[in-house]
Amino acid sequence: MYKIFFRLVFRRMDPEAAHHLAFRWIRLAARVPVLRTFIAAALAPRYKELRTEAFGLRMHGPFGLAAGFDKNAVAIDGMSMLGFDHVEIGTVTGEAQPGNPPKRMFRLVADRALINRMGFNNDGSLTVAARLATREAVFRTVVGVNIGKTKAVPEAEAVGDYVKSAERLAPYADYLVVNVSSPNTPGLRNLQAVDHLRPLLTAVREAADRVAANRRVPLLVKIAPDLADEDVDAVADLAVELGLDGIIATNTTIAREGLGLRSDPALVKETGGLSGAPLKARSLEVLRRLYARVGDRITLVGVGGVENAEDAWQRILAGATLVQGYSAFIYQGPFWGRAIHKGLAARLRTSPYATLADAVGADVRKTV
Ligand SMILES: Cc1cc2nc3c(=O)[nH]c(=O)nc-3n(C[C@H](O)[C@H](O)[C@H](O)COP(=O)(O)O)c2cc1C
Repeated sequence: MYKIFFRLVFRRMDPEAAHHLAFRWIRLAARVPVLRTFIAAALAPRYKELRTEAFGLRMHGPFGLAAGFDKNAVAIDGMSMLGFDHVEIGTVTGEAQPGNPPKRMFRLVADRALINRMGFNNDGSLTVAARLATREAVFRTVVGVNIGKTKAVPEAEAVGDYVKSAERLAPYADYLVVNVSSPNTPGLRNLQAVDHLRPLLTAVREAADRVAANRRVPLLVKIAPDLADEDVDAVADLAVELGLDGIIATNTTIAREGLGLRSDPALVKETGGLSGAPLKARSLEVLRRLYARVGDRITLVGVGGVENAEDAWQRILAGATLVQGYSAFIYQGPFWGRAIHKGLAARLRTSPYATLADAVGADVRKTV
């Protein structure tokens, strides 16, 4: 049904306008108690066997919403109502900023993909922190806070900008993510080089410890699929060295591989990060590589091209404790979360593994 609706309504609209409309509906529905209870019961069923623990946090299941959808933390309950077991808000930057001028989001429908160059449009760390501080949560959802650099801040002062966000947001974050992998802020991805990443992660860790006094906020880093394999290894080694809690693999790609011939070449040429189905193979490959390197010492989060329960299961076997998605939600709509959970529970039941945790990394352990 959603597919027909998508074809008749959303597909004819500008992608960002369609996003805002859908987002408004989700927020409205989440505000009406009877409606949200009904929707959550239908779309967010709980499966005992999918209960998950990651970096000390308990969740109903492993599947969550990737960063970028709810940049300003305005729809956490709405997304939880649709079956996402954790919601990563952001990217939030030190200062509020408008992002790149529209048009900045493009659909490659034939490839089940998106290209975006949003450029971290967000309300800024002060406003988002105030919003989180006064939020009255309806559903018990794990909330990750993803932080990035304000565009106007020079690269040399990046650490200070991240620290500002961490100080303001860590008290309200179940986990904190340092995003150094979006392709739409000039120079940002240079921060993935270990020489830059070490002082950045150390400073953010210290900031989080300063402000969240009685609690150690789990700290993760989100990396790009375009890193060379050796650089993936270097980040993995650094994460172990610094005692990081997790790595999220991956963000969008600047490559244009994996696309069929049916998408409009003019759209394919748009500048920005490509997400969705064409990203699947490389994201999975990076995840496997990370797991082979860090094993169970660091929690891995698999994201990029996850479209169905089988994809999510493959991420788990490749080493992911948590799985996230974004682009397929646009194409598959509100029943997507439910389908993933149902399929994952079925997959686990017919697998040789007693628990989901036993399945994490099983494919990689077999080959090393
Ligand atoms: C429109 C759009 C905006 C995004 N914004 C962010 C962001 O602000 N921060 C971030 O870390 N990732 C962002 N992402 C990347 C996603 O979180 C995810 O890593 C990527 O899209 C791959 O997953 P997918 O193939 O399931 O979409 C964005 C993705 C899209 C499509």
